[in-house]
This record gives sequence, C-alpha cells and structure tokens, in this order.
Amino acid sequence: MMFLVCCWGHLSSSACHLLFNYLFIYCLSVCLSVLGRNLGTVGAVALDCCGNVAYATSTGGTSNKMVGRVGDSPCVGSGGYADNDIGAISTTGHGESILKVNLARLTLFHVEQGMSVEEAADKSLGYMKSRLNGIGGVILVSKAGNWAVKWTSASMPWAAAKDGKVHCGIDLHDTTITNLP
Ligand SMILES: NC(=O)C[C@H](N)C(=O)O
Repeated sequence: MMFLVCCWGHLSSSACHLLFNYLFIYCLSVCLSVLGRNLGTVGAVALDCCGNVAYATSTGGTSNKMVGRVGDSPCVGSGGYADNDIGAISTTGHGESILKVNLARLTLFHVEQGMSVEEAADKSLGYMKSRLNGIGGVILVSKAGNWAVKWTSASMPWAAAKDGKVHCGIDLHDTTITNLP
C-alpha cells in the first residue's frame, strides 16, 4: 500500500485548474499504484487555496478475490469522500469492513461534529476494529488544512506536503520532515 497526502496552497481558482487538480491526483495515484510492485492501493487527498477539496483512491483489490468482486475503493463514502464544507479522505484496508461502516463518510462525520482530524480517524478506525475486527488506514485533510494519517494495519507508507515541508513515514513514530525542493 502506498498513500500520499497533498495540501496545495498555491493553486489558482479557475475551474480549469480545479479539473486539473482532480485529474492530477487521480493520475498520480494510478501511477504510484502501478509503479508499486504489489499493485496495491494508493490514495490522495488535496485542498487548494480556494477551499476546494478532492480525493482519489485506486486499488488492485485483495489477494485471491472472487471474480467480479467490487471492493470499497470505487464506492463513495467507503473508499473516499470529499465535501468542501468538511474535508477530503481516502481509505485503504479490508474492503468488506470498510463498506460496512462507510469508513470515509463516518470519519468525516466525526470531523463535522467537531473532532480533530486525528481524533476522528482514531475513532472510526477503532470502531471498525472493535465491531468487525477490520483493519485499515485513512488519510484526510479538513477544510481548514489540518491533515492526519492513521492506520491499524502493521504499517502504511505515506507522505504529506504543506507550507514548503514534506512529511513522510511508514511505521508508527518514524515521521521524517524535509523542505520541499
Ligand atoms: N488494500 C486495499 O486497500 C484493498 C481494498 N480496500 C479492497 O478491499 O479492495
């Protein structure tokens, strides 16, 4: 699995640029997915300077999946969600569990109710674990530009760009911060 979070503060407001942003993060997520050797899941969320948010989630699904299985990734509310009044989120993990709890919308619901992005991610992932023993991970950014990356799986490669800094990590407590080139 590979995850990317972007908070872009320098993008213009035109509809053309907004469309470009959506296409860019979608293409980026697909490219990262294909470049990864295991053809795993990749997601992206973005916030532009006008308050527009977007998400993309791409996946190869799960190992030995049934022919015709539709997982959580293409389902809005489970594999991801974006609402300019709240924020954007992309999810990964056990698709059947994610679908049952609507992990993306559930997490943004908690943000909508006043929780921080970290608290909201912990609460919804904790709920999925306790209710269904389902593991997963989320990346999210709020409309205010606060972002969080949380997972209950063993590890999850991720990166975030904001205010000229790149934050990245794989395992818990191993975050590295460098300047954007
Ligand atoms: N690794 C994943 O995110 C798999 C995906 N959620 C699925 O179940 O299809």
